[in-house]
Amino acid sequence: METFLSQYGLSLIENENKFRSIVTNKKINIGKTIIVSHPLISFPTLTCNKIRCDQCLKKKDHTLQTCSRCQNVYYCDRSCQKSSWVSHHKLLCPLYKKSTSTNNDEEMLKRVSNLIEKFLNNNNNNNNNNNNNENENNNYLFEIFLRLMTHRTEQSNDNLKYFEKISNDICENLNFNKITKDDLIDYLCIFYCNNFNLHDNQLFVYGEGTFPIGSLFNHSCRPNAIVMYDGAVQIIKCIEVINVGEEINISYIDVALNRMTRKKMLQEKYFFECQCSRCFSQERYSNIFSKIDQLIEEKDQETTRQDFNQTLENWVSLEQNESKFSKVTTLILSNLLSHLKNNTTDNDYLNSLSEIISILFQQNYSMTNLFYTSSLSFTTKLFYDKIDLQQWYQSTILGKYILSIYLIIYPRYHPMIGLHLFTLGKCYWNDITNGSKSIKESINILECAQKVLNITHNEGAENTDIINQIYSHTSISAPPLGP
Ligand SMILES: C[S@@+](CC[C@H](N)C(=O)[O-])C[C@H]1O[C@@H](n2cnc3c(N)ncnc32)[C@H](O)[C@@H]1O
Repeated sequence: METFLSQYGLSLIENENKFRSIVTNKKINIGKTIIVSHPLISFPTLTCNKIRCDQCLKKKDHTLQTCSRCQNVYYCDRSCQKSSWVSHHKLLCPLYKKSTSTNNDEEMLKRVSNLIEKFLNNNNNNNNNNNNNENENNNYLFEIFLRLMTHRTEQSNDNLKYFEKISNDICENLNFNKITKDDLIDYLCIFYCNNFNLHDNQLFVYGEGTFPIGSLFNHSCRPNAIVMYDGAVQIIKCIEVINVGEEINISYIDVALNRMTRKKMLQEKYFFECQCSRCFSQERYSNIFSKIDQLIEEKDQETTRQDFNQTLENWVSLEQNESKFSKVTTLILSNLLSHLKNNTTDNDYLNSLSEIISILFQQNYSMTNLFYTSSLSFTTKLFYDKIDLQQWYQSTILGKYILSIYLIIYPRYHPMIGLHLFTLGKCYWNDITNGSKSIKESINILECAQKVLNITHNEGAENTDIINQIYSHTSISAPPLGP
């Protein structure tokens, strides 16, 4: 494993609070791929299993072919079918003939346990027969998997009962020599706090996977890295400069959530109290990230939510420029948007962000509901309603407000920002009522989208496709941008 990680300039070090951490041995610049890794097992979700290959998880233009024996698993070509057969399908095919599994945990366990049984058997044989290079190449994945955190003693009784039931069912259907029912429960505990949902370039989930390498990365609510996918391949990318010796962090949950919700989710699913730079400070709200949390913390009830919804709808329909929405949007975008396009340093960006946060506090915006998660959800729904109704001008107003909130909550090179910019740029382009003004805005926004997506989406065929769309005329009839 050390050899694999060192190829990427990474080390795994012990960490008192987190068990282990991944740190970098070399400076990593924004947009660079940190590591590319394959899953032990991954498969498409039920809704995608006929449009994504069960083995490589890629979407194909042609119809997928089903396994001629069980008729229940779909592949893009012979080579994927063969790999799946060798890996696990040979053993599981008779089971799929009876019925396919609708339970992801059960499905993952069947596949992973079969592979581990083979790995343990091979290890035994290798010890007797000395070498087997092909197996050794993948052995590190199994070795890492078997050392991942289970948090078994912290799992709820309900979880443990559920894991026991699945393990019993599997033991009835599959025979193991090397692994026990107790091991199966451990594997389910590992899945619970280590597995990943695979998502497409629009962040829609299409599969689940066990990625032992990806599972070594710890969480931060202000991450310096993001996780992207190309089919079944996981790509971890740098979104903030990471210096030698610094830890690389991804986020396990949506960082737009408020502090209380993040805390609850991380505790319930991953069994830890987050002590990242955003959650943990000696004095609460003493640093810029914890101040952001103060802005988004929901302090009041249903009545203010209704009040927010009503004033937002009025603002959009009446175009009140003096409204607090307009003021906040203008303040944030006029100071932060240029940082997306220009190659300013992370420090320059954070300084500007810090100044904006101070102004928002001075002007008492911390006492309003403008930044609440519930307000953002409502605004996003209204934004997409306006798009559906082709009310482009109103969609641009709402889209700009959402962008300003995103720039406060997310790191500047986060996929949510790139994707939102792309949608907003298209709204401007479609807003012909505002003539050349909106075309100019559209080009400015699309250039920002291009910059962000080039950082977040520049690897993997499906991902680069979205960047190419910005250049093409296909979806927005826009002129090509940039060189
Ligand atoms: C996917 S694993 C990450 C790798 C893990 N540290 C290891 O050594 O195997 C997730 C677990 O790591 C720990 N962890 C991850 N991020 C953490 C953080 N920010 N603070 C404390 N513990 C963390 C928690 O125990 C969590 O359940």
